Amino acid sequence: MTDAANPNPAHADNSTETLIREQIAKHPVILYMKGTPQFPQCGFSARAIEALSQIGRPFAYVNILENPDIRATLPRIANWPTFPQLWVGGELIGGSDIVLEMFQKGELKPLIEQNSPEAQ
Ligand SMILES: N[C@@H](CCC(=O)N[C@@H](CS)C(=O)NCC(=O)O)C(=O)O
Repeated sequence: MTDAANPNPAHADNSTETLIREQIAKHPVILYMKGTPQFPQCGFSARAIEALSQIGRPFAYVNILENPDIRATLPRIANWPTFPQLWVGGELIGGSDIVLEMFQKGELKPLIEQNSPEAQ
């Protein structure tokens, strides 16, 4: 049976995986989150944004609420089931709990500073 709205699901999924891998390769610090940094739509995403904002370096984000294919595909390729997901230097750091723990231990700031250039 073929879904007429999605005639080649395997290809569609592969395209999304390619898109995600491009985003992660292009942006040294990228947060997959619910909502936007200005308007997070989940407490977990809000807490991750709070930590990143205090560090003050530029970062990219993807609002997974507006990208359902990424929401469906990223957990599989990341082997991480939930959002937010912070990726730094092409590697998954973790979700809100890990981001906050690293921030409180003083480990997140140097990691972000090593990977994200100064704001222009
Ligand atoms: N302990 C997790 C909590 C995150 C979490 O539970 N996120 C949920 C609710 S926002 C989620 O992403 N569920 C899957 C989904 O909504 O696609 C963390 O540290 O990030």
